Amino acid sequence: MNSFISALYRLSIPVILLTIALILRPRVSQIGAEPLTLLQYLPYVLAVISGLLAMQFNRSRFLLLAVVTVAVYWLVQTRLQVSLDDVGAAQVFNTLAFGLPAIILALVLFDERGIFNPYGLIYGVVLCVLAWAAWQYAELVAQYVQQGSPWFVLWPRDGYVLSWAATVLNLLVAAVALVLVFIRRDQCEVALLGTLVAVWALLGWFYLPQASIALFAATGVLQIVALLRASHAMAYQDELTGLLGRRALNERLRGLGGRYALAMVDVDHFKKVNDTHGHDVGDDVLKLVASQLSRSRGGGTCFRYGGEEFCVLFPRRNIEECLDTVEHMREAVAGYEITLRDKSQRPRRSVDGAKRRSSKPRGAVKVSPNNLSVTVSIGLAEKSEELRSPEEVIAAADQKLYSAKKKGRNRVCA
Ligand SMILES: Nc1nc2c(ncn2[C@@H]2O[C@H](COP(=O)(O)OP(=O)(O)OP(=O)(O)O)[C@@H](O)[C@H]2O)c(=O)[nH]1
Repeated sequence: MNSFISALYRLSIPVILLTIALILRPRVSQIGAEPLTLLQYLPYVLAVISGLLAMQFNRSRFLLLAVVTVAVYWLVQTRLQVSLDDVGAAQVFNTLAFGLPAIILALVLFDERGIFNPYGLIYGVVLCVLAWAAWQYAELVAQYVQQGSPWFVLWPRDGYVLSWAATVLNLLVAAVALVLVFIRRDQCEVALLGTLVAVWALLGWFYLPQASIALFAATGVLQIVALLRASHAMAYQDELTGLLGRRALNERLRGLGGRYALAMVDVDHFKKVNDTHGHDVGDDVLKLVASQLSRSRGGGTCFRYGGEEFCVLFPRRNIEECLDTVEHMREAVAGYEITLRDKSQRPRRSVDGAKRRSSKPRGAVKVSPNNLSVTVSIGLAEKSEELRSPEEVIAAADQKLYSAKKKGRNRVCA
């Protein structure tokens, strides 16, 4: 899936969950005292589930987010059930108003490095320091309010409780998290953004009855869904290229009833790329090949088969119907140049880059001082009377790939 569309899809999950929470909120008050008491425990239960899953998958940011969510919910339930005219309640309110965005920003910026190592501890300590700083800052805020600063007063306008200063901070952190949702493929940014927006909404419209139960239940579900999606991605997606991996291919093939064609794609002389330019450049080349293969329109789904080998699956197609697409893929890879290190050599306009690429002769690995391009060999096979099982089709495509290599590489054999 295109990465922009997949980011929009990821974003749709918190939007749907928070909308449902806000729609269901008025009903929470109607459900009677006893069930309501039980329902108050729901956000705790969800946070415990999310924390346990995070530990199981060794995801420190998710675990810390679950702990922070529980702490915020507990504070709301135990310290903020009184008027904000109370000095103690106002300080807790402002601690949450400034502390939560600061903590979410830190979690957004942290790299995921697992839980059971020094980083897990350092991250935890950083969050504690931020919470303590927010508590101290809330005392300062009380002084600013006494001095009449319009930026820090609560109820800056009718119906909206959060001060403008806290609103701006929330807005900035939400903007950073939103940008990272589009840049990174991780699910955690979406959970962080959703939690930030939920607490922002809660504090902003603080006197809406039962908003905390509804919104915190929604963030609990959001965190669990994001964790499950992250673990699904770990199992099915190749981390380097973002393509689906071999396990996903095998499942897709088993589910295909009718005809299909399959292309095995292998980067030519890839060992030479690694040996000459290093493993990091080799990784960049694999990412580039993956993006060129998956960009091609023609009904194929691209998988990373392993190492420098990819597989493109064309459901409901035969070899003839996908030959042009596969040829296009080969040309797209061969026509693309990676610029190495010296960025001053990059063409200024994309038109110049395209011109430079189209004037380049075809062949295998080409290296100029600053540019590198690679080619791929492709073997094509289709399901038929003779090739019934997926294993047989893959073996036949592999055989054709071998022929393409033997015939000089940078070609398609079917
Ligand atoms: N950078 C990088 N290299 C990888 C990865 N996976 C496999 N490789 C390397 O890919 C190379 C594959 O080389 P070979 O199988 O000898 O084939 P080749 O050099 O591509 O030559 P031909 O296939 O005959 O054209 C090996 O050097 C592997 O170490 C990876 O994820 N990243």
